[in-house]
Amino acid sequence: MSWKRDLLNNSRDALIEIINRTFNGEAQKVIELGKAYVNSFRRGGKLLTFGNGGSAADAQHLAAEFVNRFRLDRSPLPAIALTTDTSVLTSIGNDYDFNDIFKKQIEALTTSNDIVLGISTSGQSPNVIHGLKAAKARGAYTALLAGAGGKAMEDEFDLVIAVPSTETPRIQEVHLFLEHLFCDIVEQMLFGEE
Ligand SMILES: O=C(CO)[C@@H](O)[C@H](O)[C@H](O)[C@H](O)COP(=O)(O)O
Ligand SMILES: [Zn+2]
Repeated sequence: MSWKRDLLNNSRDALIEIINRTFNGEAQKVIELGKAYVNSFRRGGKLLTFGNGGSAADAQHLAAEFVNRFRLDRSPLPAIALTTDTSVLTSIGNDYDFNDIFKKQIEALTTSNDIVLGISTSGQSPNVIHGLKAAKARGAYTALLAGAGGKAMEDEFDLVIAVPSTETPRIQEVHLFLEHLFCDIVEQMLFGEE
């Protein structure tokens, strides 16, 4: 029994500690991310977002919040998750390379008005990094939401938010918190009261 209680308590303590450390540093950058989306939207741009595994789910979750709604009843906002079209994903992975699954979609869809958000807990997944580099080459605003490993990418992209942890599940939990803050900021900036 005691290892189960320890697991719960240790996981809770670790999450609280990481959220607090994120808030004493990186979390403020989510405001920059919100402003970047609003700037992009006002120029006719859109959000393109992607990641692997749990972060693929995050990308889809974010796109749904934008396209449908978050808190407010408001007009739809443009956002696409590049993790959903199995024909596109399997054909690129099969004919070329799994590391190109986001890169080729970015090359097909991105304009310089867009904001492109890669999500990777390691901050190192080649398909995510290649996708972001392709977006940068097209002049889009590039952001990486990562764990501590993302720090190494700080010079590569416009914005890197690196949750200070190397533990994938805890990083993912903080990512979802930051993603929801991102939605709140965008909705308030575009549709909130003055
Ligand atoms: O959800 C989890 C673990 O919590 C996994 O599915 C996890 O997302 C996958 O292992 C990913 O491939 C990890 O990739 P990344 O976050 O390092 O880019
Ligand atoms: Zn997970």
